[in-house]
Amino acid sequence: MQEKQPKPPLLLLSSQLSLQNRGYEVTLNSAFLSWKEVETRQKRTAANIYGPLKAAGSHYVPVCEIISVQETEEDCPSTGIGKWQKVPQSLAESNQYAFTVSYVERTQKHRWRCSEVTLHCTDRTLCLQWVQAIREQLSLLTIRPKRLLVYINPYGGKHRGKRIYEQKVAPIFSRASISTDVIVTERANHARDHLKMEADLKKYDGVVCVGGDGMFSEIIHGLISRTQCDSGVDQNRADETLIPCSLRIGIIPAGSTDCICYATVGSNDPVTSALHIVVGDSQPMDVCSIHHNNTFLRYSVSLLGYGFYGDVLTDSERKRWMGPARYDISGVKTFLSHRYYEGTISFLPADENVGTPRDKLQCRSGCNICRLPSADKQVSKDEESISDTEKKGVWQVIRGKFLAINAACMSCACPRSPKGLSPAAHLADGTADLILVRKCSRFDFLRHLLRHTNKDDQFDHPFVEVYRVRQFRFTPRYEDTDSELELREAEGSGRKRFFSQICREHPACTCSLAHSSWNCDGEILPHAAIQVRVHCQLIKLFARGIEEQSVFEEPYTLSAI
Ligand SMILES: Nc1ncnc2c1ncn2[C@@H]1O[C@H](COP(=O)(O)OP(=O)(O)OP(=O)(O)O)[C@@H](O)[C@H]1O
Ligand SMILES: CCCCCCCCCCCCC/C=C/[C@@H](O)[C@H](CO)NC(C)=O
Ligand SMILES: [Ca+2]
Repeated sequence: MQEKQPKPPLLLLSSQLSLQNRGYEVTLNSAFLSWKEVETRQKRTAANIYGPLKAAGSHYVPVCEIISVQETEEDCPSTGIGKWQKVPQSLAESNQYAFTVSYVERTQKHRWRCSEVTLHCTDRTLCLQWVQAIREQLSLLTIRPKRLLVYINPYGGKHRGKRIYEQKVAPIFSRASISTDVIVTERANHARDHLKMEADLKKYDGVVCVGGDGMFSEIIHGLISRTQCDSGVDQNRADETLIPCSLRIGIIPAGSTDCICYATVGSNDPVTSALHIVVGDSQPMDVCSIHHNNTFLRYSVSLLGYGFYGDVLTDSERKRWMGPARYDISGVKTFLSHRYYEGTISFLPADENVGTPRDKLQCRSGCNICRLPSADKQVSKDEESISDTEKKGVWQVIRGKFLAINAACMSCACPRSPKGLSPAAHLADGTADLILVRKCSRFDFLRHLLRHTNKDDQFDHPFVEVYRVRQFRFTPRYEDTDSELELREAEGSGRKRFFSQICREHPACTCSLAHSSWNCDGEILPHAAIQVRVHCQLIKLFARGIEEQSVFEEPYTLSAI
């Protein structure tokens, strides 16, 4: 059978316009806007005098990466961003009509910038024809959001959320004609509660949070709970199939770690994130639900860490005033304390078709593993939707003394750990990577931790095991008493605990406290015994996953067009 050829893009408009006093052949088709310089007769050399007009300096912008188009008035600011347009004198006379196209330009380290080109026309009708033709193409891009609900945490990271939004993001949204309702939060959980109980979600095409991982966590808790509540699904049932959220979520990074933004976009740059929202990207993401005795506790999308990362977080919460540096101070302190915890981990391994945590291949934009039909990935109480291997799935059990138990639903890449805690984990494959670091010497543990920050394989140690799982449970060796739980809860809210109080309750605990807390996406979860299940693609982000480097390096070539 003959393969179906893709339809060539439809030519919509083509004119000779001028740009910086030079003639350009400008073309708009259904896929690209392009402009290429046309050599003038004066510039021709004797060698090519009878040849065709040669095109040089070609530029191609995919229509889906155009942000806006505006008629440019002379001696007026060309855009809402405050740059003044200089029109050369000769052009001002012959080409006084112009329009400006703003579009996405890729720079290094996965950052996007808003670039613009101003093209001059000899008559106004032609100028308006161009503006209209480009706007018509943009209006066909129905995946772009038109109305957004924005929550700003003024206290995240270095307390710059409000300024970042006003100075870097709002001008881009307004240029792209996106209207917004902005709420500056007044307390922790303000955004979560508003989304869960008050917000009129039908009015919006997406929700945006300005802040860090903690703020993102508030947004997903609000949205997921609201979606389940509206559909009559009980979150307290650990075996319940959850309903995916329909609204996409945008993250404007303004936190301390910004791990979710970094791992889904490739950078923690507010302008890049704003542009991914404007072009209407969509990246599905897995979410873990965490239960304790059939009571719902929390959701997690990045790191769920017991032991080392739980203790780092508990200590760092008392140092919030230090800003992002708190994690480094608490990291060193926790490392020196070298506490280990005893318990049992049981887990349900994932099928082999989703790869393994030791794969060299990483989850990137358009990832094939994340695109596998979701019926193969989803664990559901409904037998029919469970794949054959899954039906045969056998729970495995591991007992021991652990310095750290980490579950990463995605790579957890962040500026501190550019490849992440589990570099081969996938954003949307319905699995998490379970990393067990057994008790070892301080020196060995340091070697393992340092590998989070470089290219070496952090799993290549005899005291580290890693499994790709769909569900897991952890039971600490010593039962959690209500009073100890209360103490850890108090710690989570910033009150100090007394070492002696804990150890009196645990005579068997000779060298350290019996329990750690879970670090759940940067929030403290005081319960030690938990049940975790990955829900495949429960939420969607305004992102596209990390683009392959080649997209940045190679400009669009003619063959691609
Ligand atoms: N107005 C507010 N006052 C106090 N706390 C708030 C407010 N709004 C949100 N929060 C809480 O602040 C906490 C931290 O916020 P955020 O995640 O934005 O920054 P961060 O902790 O510095 O960064 P990261 O989570 O990336 O490490 C969140 O748990 C959130 O619930
Ligand atoms: C003594 C040397 C210690 C070096 C350790 C460096 C490793 C850094 C790896 C950080 C990975 C963080 C994963 C992301 C977790 C987020 O969910 C959370 C909330 O923002 N952040 C933290 C730090 O818990
Ligand atoms: Ca995953």
